[in-house]
Amino acid sequence: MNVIGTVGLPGSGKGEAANVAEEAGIPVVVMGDVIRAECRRRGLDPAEHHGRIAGALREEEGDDAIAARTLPRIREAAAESDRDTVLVDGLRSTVELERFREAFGDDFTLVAVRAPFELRAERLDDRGRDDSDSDLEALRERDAREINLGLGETLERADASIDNTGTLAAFRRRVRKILGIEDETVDDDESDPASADPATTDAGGDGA
Ligand SMILES: Nc1ncnc2c1ncn2[C@@H]1O[C@H](COP(=O)(O)OP(=O)(O)OP(=O)(O)O)[C@@H](O)[C@H]1O
Repeated sequence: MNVIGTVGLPGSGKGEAANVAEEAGIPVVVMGDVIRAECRRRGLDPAEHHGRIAGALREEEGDDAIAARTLPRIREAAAESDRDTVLVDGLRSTVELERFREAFGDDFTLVAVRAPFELRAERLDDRGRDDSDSDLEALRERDAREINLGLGETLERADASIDNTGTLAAFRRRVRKILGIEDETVDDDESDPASADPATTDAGGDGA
């Protein structure tokens, strides 16, 4: 089994990477679902209490609590699927990275998704999933909180990196390459120079 984890700041494109996997029939395990499930178990609204419960879980069960609770979900998803790959959306710290490395060894690959602040702000504004998506100050705070948790260091330790600074089609192509999905379709932006780069060789961008 190949387990591919993604790490990236808010709005970098992790959700889009997960969409690409899902469309190709690759199971996706979202780490945040563990927290949402725990909120519901405690009778709390995940939309309001997500951050607090994530913190509580780490305090009560250790810094690797969310990764530990994600492990059985990954194994279940793999068992139910006829695919050899599972995508795990949303690592946040090196402790989580180490937990996955310990569990899956060389079968675990961490992929960093990077885009600069302004581009993420613009895309989140367009996404407009909630009010904070359009709030620059809120994004700055979210970035700082994530980096504080260890996201910056986790990004640096990724095995591969995708700079999501081009078109969505180019990004999706890079994701497909990393996931080992055969590309039968020809996207409509062949002129995008970013699409010519091999997906795994563009590490080191300053998008974080
Ligand atoms: N290359 C791109 N071109 C245009 N839009 C993009 C591109 N990549 C992502 N987007 C859009 O930007 C928005 C943010 O991307 P996405 O939801 O995948 O980010 P995320 O990393 O999952 O963010 P969060 O952690 O906040 O959920 C989405 O609306 C997505 O469709």
